[in-house]
Amino acid sequence: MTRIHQNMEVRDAKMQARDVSVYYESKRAIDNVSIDIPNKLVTAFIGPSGCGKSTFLRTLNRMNDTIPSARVDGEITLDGENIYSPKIDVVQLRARVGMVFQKPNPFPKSIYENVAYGPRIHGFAEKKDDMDAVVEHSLKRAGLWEEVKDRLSDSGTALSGGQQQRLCIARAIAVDPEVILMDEPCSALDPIATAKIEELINDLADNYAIVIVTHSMQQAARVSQRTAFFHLGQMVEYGPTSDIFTNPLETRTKDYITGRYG
Ligand SMILES: Nc1ncnc2c1ncn2[C@@H]1O[C@H](COP(=O)(O)OP(=O)(O)OP(=O)(O)O)[C@@H](O)[C@H]1O
Repeated sequence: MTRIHQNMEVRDAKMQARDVSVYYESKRAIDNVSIDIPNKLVTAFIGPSGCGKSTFLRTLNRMNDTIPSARVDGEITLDGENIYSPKIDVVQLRARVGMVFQKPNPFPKSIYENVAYGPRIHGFAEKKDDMDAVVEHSLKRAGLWEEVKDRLSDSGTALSGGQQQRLCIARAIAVDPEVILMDEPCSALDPIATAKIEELINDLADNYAIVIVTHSMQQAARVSQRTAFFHLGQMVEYGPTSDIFTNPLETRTKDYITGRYG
C-alpha cells in the first residue's frame, strides 16, 4: 500500500498507472504501483539502488518491451488512452513520451543530424528551412544553441558530457513530446553541467510533464514538485516534494532521506 499525502493540489494527470507490476522472468521487480503523473510539473522517483525506479520509469514509454524477459501487468494511460493497447504505435508513443538516459548517447552523426533525425522519421519539417527552424528551436530550448550554432556539422560525440546530455534533450524535444522521462540524467556530469541541466528541467516543466529518477535527494528537492519513494519494488510514499522531505509518513522514507540506508 502506498501512503499518499493528502494536501496535494489537484492537477491534470497526464499519465496514470494503475496496479502496475513488472516481472523479469518470474522475479517481481515492481509490485502493484499506482500513481498519477501530473502535467507541467516535475515528479522525482527516489529510493535505494535496485528498488525498481528505472524499471517503473521504463514502463511509461514501453522501453521494457526491449527486454525480452520483462512483463508488465496493470494499466498505464496517456491522456486516458492505454499505452499497452495493441492499437498503440510504439514509435509514436516514444516520441510523445521521450526519454533521456543516464549516459549521454548522441548518435555518431553531426549535431544538426542528431536533432533532425526524429523529425525526419516522423515526417515533420519536409523542407530544409522548416527543418533548420526545428533544429534551432530545439537547441535553444535545450540551452545549447549559443554554444553550437557555428559548428552544427561537427560530430555530436565531440561535445563535452554536459553538452551531449543537452543535445540528447534537444533530440527528445525535436519531436514535440508531451512527457519527458529522465533516468539519472546528471549522474555522469560534473557539478556545473549538472546545474545547467537542473535549470533546464525547471524551464521545461512549463511545457511538459517530466519524470526524473535520481539518487540525489538534493537534486530531487531542487527540481521536483512531487516525489515518489520506492523500496523493494513498492512505491512506499508519494506526495509534494517538500512534505516528503520534511514530514515523511513512513519510517522507511524517513530512514532513506536521513541517510540511514541506501
Ligand atoms: N534486464 C533485467 N533483467 C533482469 N532483472 C533486472 C533487469 N533490470 C533490472 N532488473 C532487476 O530489477 C530490480 C530493479 O532494478 P532497477 O534497475 O529498476 O532498480 P533501480 O531502483 O533503478 O536501481 P539503480 O538505482 O541502481 O539504478 C533489481 O533487482 C534488478 O536486478
